Amino acid sequence: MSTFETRRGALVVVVGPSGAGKDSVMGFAARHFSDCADIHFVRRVITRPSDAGGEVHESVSIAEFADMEQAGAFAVSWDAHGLKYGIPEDVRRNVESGTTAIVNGSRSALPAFRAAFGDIAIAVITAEPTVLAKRLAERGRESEEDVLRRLSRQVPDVTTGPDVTLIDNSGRLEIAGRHFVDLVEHLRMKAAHPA
Ligand SMILES: Nc1ncnc2c1ncn2[C@@H]1O[C@H](COP(=O)(O)OP(=O)(O)O)[C@@H](O)[C@H]1O
Ligand SMILES: O=P(O)(O)OC[C@H]1O[C@H](OP(=O)(O)OP(=O)(O)O)[C@H](O)[C@@H]1O
Repeated sequence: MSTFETRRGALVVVVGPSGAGKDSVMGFAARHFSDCADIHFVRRVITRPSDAGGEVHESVSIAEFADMEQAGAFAVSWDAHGLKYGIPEDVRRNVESGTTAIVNGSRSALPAFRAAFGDIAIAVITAEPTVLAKRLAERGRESEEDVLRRLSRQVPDVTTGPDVTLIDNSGRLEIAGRHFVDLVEHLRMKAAHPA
């Protein structure tokens, strides 16, 4: 490999039902990797108010989102829960130049992630159904009606496949968080030392 070539990094797409702890597990890992310049936690563009609580995102109006989409600002975008979500296009360049990027994705949008990024790693965060309902009620970001809609959302089963890692977050956050950190460290090493 010449001095001017860089190795491709990796894209880790975190998915799972509402309330499973995607943002919390990613937050745990972001604290763990806070000193690592080659690991990037992606800030999504969402048509959700910035003061809604939870995930830190770039909040835009529906019209702004449409303009950005039209201008090719997103590597991947999708609709869910009456909202629009976008992954900035520069994530693709960063992964191509060696970054390990971590995004909160969508089970339905996985084919679009594969089309945009090629090889990806999928982390499926899960939790027992009763735990999901309790956590969403306690999180308090959505109305009770919206929480029920989220819990009954029908999505493709993505829990198997060679690129899938299942992480159970029914217990303490530190357990699932550590599992996710180990996965990211493994992918980062693999990207740096391909077979
Ligand atoms: N292991 C855990 N134990 C207790 N509460 C948790 C755990 N993981 C997440 N939570 C809480 O559950 C709620 C939903 O978590 P969140 O990370 O927002 O899930 P998601 O992003 O998958 O919807 C939040 O209030 C969060 O603080
Ligand atoms: O196709 P699905 O896998 O069901 O995912 C649909 C959307 O739900 C989640 O959004 P959001 O973070 O707004 O909600 P959550 O925190 O309640 O999961 C997830 O990040 C996706 O954007």
